[in-house]
Amino acid sequence: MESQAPAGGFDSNADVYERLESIRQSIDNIDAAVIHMLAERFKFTQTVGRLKAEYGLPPADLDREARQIKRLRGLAEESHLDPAFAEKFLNFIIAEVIHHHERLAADAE
Ligand SMILES: O=C(O)C(=O)C[C@]1(C(=O)O)C=C[C@@H](O)C=C1
Repeated sequence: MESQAPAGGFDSNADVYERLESIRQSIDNIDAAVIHMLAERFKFTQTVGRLKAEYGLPPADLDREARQIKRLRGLAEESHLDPAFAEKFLNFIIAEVIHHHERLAADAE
């Protein structure tokens, strides 16, 4: 890779790697937070899945999903995150949740 001197002056390779390492530590902290948040979310959705299985409710609730997507797209826009990405990410998580719900419903039969 070609090296480029920044506008403010010349940084040694060691400085650049130090900065990169520091930014990566923050990225690692955020990735850890995302995993912890997802684990908590799945704990709650498992509780929802058990409730749905017990009372014979359908695993998916498309009206609820439409409201969640609308809300998350709005939050993404406010945060300068691509709303299409936010929607894809939520759909990816919900698809996994629905698999879990279906398994719980099958076990309850
Ligand atoms: O709220 C529910 O009814 C859920 O089952 C949770 C959840 C979700 O993961 O947010 C998953 C599936 C539904 O289609 C809607 C939402």
